[in-house]
Parts: sequence; C-alpha cells; structure tokens
Amino acid sequence: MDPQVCPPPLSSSQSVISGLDKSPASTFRPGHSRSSSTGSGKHSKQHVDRGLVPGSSGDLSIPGICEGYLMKRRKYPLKGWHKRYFLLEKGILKYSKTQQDIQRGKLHGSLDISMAVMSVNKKTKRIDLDAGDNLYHLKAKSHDIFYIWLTKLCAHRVFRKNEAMSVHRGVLHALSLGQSTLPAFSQQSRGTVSITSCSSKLKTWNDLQSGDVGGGAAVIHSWDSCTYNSYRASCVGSTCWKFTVDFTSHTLQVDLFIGLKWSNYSWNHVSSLQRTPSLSRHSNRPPSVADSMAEYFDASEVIVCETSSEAEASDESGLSDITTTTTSEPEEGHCECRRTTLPAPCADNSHIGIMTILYNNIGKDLSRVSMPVALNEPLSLLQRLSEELEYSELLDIASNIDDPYERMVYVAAFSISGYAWASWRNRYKPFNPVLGETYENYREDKGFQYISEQVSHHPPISACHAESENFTFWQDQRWKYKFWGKSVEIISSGLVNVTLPRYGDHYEWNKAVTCIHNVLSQQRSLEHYGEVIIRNTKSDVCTCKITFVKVRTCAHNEVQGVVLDQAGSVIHRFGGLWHEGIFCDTLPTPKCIWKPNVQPDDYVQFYGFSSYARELNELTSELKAVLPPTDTRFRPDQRLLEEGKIAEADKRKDEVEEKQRERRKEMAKKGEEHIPRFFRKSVDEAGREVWLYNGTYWMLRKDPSFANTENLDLW
Ligand SMILES: CC(C)CCC[C@@H](C)[C@H]1CC[C@H]2[C@@H]3CC=C4C[C@@H](O)CC[C@]4(C)[C@H]3CC[C@]12C
Repeated sequence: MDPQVCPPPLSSSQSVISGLDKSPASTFRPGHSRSSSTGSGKHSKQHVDRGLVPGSSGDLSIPGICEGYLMKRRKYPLKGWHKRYFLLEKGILKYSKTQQDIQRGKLHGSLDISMAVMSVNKKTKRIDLDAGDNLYHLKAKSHDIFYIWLTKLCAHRVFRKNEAMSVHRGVLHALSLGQSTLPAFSQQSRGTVSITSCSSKLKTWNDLQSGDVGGGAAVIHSWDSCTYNSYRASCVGSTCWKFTVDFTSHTLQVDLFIGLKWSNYSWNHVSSLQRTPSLSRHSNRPPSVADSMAEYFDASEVIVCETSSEAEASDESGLSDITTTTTSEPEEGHCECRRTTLPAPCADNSHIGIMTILYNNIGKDLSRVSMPVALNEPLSLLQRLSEELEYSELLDIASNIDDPYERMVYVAAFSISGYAWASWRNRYKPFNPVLGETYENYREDKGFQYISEQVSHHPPISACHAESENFTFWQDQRWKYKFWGKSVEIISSGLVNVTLPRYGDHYEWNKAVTCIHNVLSQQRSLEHYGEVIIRNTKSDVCTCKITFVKVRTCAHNEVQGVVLDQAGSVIHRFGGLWHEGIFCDTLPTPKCIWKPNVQPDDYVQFYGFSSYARELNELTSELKAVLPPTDTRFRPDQRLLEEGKIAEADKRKDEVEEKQRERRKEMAKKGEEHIPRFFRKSVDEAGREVWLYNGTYWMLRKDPSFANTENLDLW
C-alpha cells in the first residue's frame, strides 16, 4: 500500500479530460471548467504520481466541476451497487439519483472531500471516501472515468486546503491590523461564525502561538471544560496553528472553538454559532480535540492499493455485503474475502433475568456460573483477547521509531486501543472457553499470527501469544468478577507483554479495571478505570503512566498519560477518549496517534461487533483443513448461536459443559492433571507465575498438521 499518492493537481485550465470537456454535455465557465465523467471522449494517458500530496503552492483557482454517474455501494440492509449521479464542486461531493435531481437540488448526500480519507484501487476502479460520519464506496465504470474522478478529487482536496490556509492567513492579517471585519475571501469560504466577536480571543491565542507568553511554550488549561477538564495541552511555537491551518474552512471554526474554550466559553455558547457539519456530527457531545486532530490527520491521507480482488466482481451481483470500516482496499486473498457480516443478527436478551442469576451467585466467581446462551455473543474469550491486536499497526509503527520516548507513546496508544470495543459491547458476554480449547488468528494482511489456549479452568486462565516481524505480544489473563449489587467489576491480573526486537525492548503493563454499570438494566454501560503502568524491563530510560479516569460529571471515557524519564520529568503527554482516539501534543508535530475504525452501520444488530470482530469466528474451507479440532471455530454451541439458533445452542452448551465436567472427573479419578498443549507454566523475573508459548503450534500445524496429531475431543 502506498500512502499519499495523488496525481498532480490540475488547474481549471488543464483538465485531464480535456477531450471530455469538449463533449456536448460539458459546460464551460471562465476559470471554472466542468468535466463530465460520463462522456465518452478519450483523455491523455494518466499515471498516478507517487509522492507528495501536492498543493502547497497556495493556488486558489477553483478546480473544474466534475460530474457524472458512478456506482455507489448500497447501505445496509440493501446490498450491492447502484448507479448514482455525482457532482464535485469546490471540494464538496454531492450525489443524487439522476442529473435532474441534482439540478433540482434533490440531494441524497454530500461530503467534504478534504475531510475524507480517500482509498483508491486502480485495478478495481474503486474510490472509497471515509469522512468519519460518512463513508462512500464508489466505483467507476471504466479506467478513464476512474482517473478523471481521482484527479479531480485530488485537485478539489488541494483547493479546499489552500482555501483554508488563505482564510487563516486572512484572519491573522485582519487581527494584526486590528480589523473587525474579515477579508472577503474568508466570507466566501463560509462566513458563518461571528468572527469579530471572537477576534480578541484569537489574538490572544495568536500571541500564545507566537511564543509571547511563557517563553514560547504556553500551557493551556481546560481546552474543553467538559471533555478535557483536567487535560492540559501545551502549545509549543506554531504547532497549534499548524494543525488548524491545514483544515478547510472548518478550521476556522475549530480554531475559534479552541480559542473560546480556552477563554472559558461554554460549549453551549459555541453551539449557538452556526456550526459546520463536521463539528456538529456528534450532536450529543462537544467535539473533542482528538476528533479535530484525527480529522486533520486522516484527511491528509490518500491510500492507494494496487491489488484487485476476485470477490470484487461478485459484488456486482449485489449478493455480497458491504464493508463499512476498511479505509483501504484489502490485499489479494485477504480481507476482501473475509466476511463482513454475521450469518444472523443477535437476539434480544432483555427478557433474561440477569438479576436472578447474579443474586443467586453473589460472592461466587461469575466466570464459573453457567448462563443462558442468549446472554452470549458468538465469540469466546480467546477470540476476545485477540481483539486486542486489532490495532497492531501501532506496534509496527513503534518498532520503527528510534526515539525511546516517542516509541513509548505508540506502545501506550496500543495498550489503550485494546479497550475501544467497550463502548459498543455491553449486552452480551463471550463464551468461557473450555479447558484445552485453542484459537488461532493468522493475519497475513496485518503481519502477525496469534495463538491462544485455555490453560486452566479453576481459576480460568487464557494464555495467548502473537508474533510478527516487528513485535511479539503475549499475555495470560485471569479475571475475577465482583458483583456489587448494581454493577460488576472485572479485575484482571496477569500482565500484557510486548517486545520490539529491533530495539531489544520488553514492555509489560497491567490492565485497567472494567466495570459494567447498571448490569441489571438494559441501560448498561462499560467503564474502564485505574492506572496502567508500562515499563520497559530492558531499559529504564522511560516509563509510562496511563490513567483511565473514573467517570466525572461529563467527561466519559477519558484517558490521560505521560511518558516520564528516569528523573520523573514529563517528556510526553497524551490523552483523549479510549473509544475515540488519542492525541499527543508534545511530539515535534502534535498528532492524533490513534483513532478507532469506524463501526459498521449495522453494529447494533450484530452484537456491537466491529468489522474485525466479525471476522474472528469465520470458518472457511481452507481453515477447516488446517485448524486443530480444539479451535473455537469448531465449538458447536457458539456456531449455533452465530446462526441464530438459540434453543439448539442452549442445548449444545449444556452438553459441552457437561462433557468438560466429565473429563475433569475422569482425570481426577486417574490422578492426572491437565497439561496445556501449547503453553508452559513458568516464572518471570519478578517471581510471578506466567504462561509462555512453547513454540509448537505453528510447527505442528505445518508438519505433520493437526489432522495427523492426537487432539483433545472437547465437544
Ligand atoms: C450481563 C452480561 C450479559 C453483560 C455483559 C458482560 C460483558 C461486558 C463482560 C463479560 C466478560 C467480560 C470480559 C472478561 C475478561 C476480560 C479480560 C480483561 O483483560 C479485559 C476485560 C475483559 C475482556 C472483560 C470485558 C467485559 C466482559 C466482556
């Protein structure tokens, strides 16, 4: 995959589709050409430049309009593609059913190109635009049309960015002149905010960024008095401006917003200004800094994928499902052929009397209590633990950062990313794996292979191990549930370990406490709290302290962290919301370090599963041939649940549990002890009992293969 690829921007006068421009359907406007991608004319052979996203020139000429029919992937529940008429003008992509509808203003949707991550696939002629709250999967009918759109989309992105830059300069200029009105071009951009009233705040902000206050480094308290109550952001030199100027016209408003917040204006005040869609998309909460930063960083990406996929062709039939979360075209033979949905939606479990179950088991370890299958999601805890690797790319990045402090920031973001699922998953519980159950997750596309095993039943311990070229990850988790009457606390012991062989690092950290609030009601919510300390056992250059902040009046899911040097001084500071993203402002370029993938639209119907989670229990014929029979994917009750056959699943669950009890009794009778197959018990440097991978799984899988080994019969 090749990030940051865009054809050179075209000014209005040098449209790639000059041939098309001459088609009768095209209309010309001075300095504002119109290109119809539906025309049949030939354009000069295009090549996609590998290199920078162009456009720092500040050229403000408006790129030509581009319009025509494209195929657009349907939204759930309808599948397949449909033909829609698109119009790209001044960086805004609008679409309707027909050209007439567009002309009449009957829009189906619109999207700001500069706010979207664009993924393209030349072979399949696909362009995916992900603006966070809006995701368009588009496909051109021919390569010519594909290139026209690609070129134009890039040109419009650049235009929007330059426009924002110039608006910004204009504001600064106006402020420096003490003007109360703004130059015309800023009003042309949007002009919705009462700029004059904010100018004094901006000026102070401007002083801050120019280093007049605090010797070039100003510490701003409470950016957002609600979300970032205690989060302190330092703004060094011009860095704060840097992120803002690169926004489109939204920038201005984000700037003002931050300026206002800093000046202790309330969100309500800001919301009384006319907000742009990007700011108001999370209507129930104020935008966080993480949001805005994430938007910028995403928007600067254009991802090109070279590969094609056979599955793509079948999409035409309208039979395959939508992919809503991938921002790039997956590699051949992989994600595209992974499933994007589950065989059946989840069943309503609100009728299950959790109260009776919990009250009958007060004081007991709930992981031992058998519960009705309707409370389960079709994943086991072994699979659940592998979800912690969903954002393994953070470790790949860390493994390429020479600076140990910055490396730590990425390791920290990885540790936080493993908690993101919680905001969508509070209605169902994973299956408790039976003793000896295994689960592998071989992700060639992500570059790691993961294996896990249930190594102990009492207490339940799940051990797992993943390796890739860049890192090794392992943990053995034991957890205890504590029921407090209304909420359940899950306390996990066992450390998470990550090594980065390139630097000889070995990081280890504890887990935060997970709490299910209002467990008896349907308005359950999950919270993580406590402190996570990340240590590098191979070097004491730095440690990291992450605080999952316990809920306060309005700051939900807040997390803050610091990277400290040996003397205890703060080298890096980061923070954000564990379900939304982590932002670090102490790096040379303040950055959104991590942002969770966009949830599929239909996540509520499918247990709150992300796209990644949906893939975990898929059993393809290739996998069937190589997996050991102990793999979770073969667990019959879980499979039945996945297929929506609740009553049968319940019956099978009893049988599986009964079989486990019998095996245990038999072993006890014979005086035997269960010996895990792929993990061995050991003691770490601090004298703690740990379960380590014995290195045999992938070897056996290959030779002689599990079909030729003796395997446990678990179900
Ligand atoms: C009453 C029921 C249906 C409500 C749903 C309970 C859910 C939210 C509970 C049940 C089991 C729990 C998991 C048990 C063990 C772990 C491993 C730990 O390292 C992180 C938290 C994690 C992953 C827990 C997350 C929350 C969890 C999934």
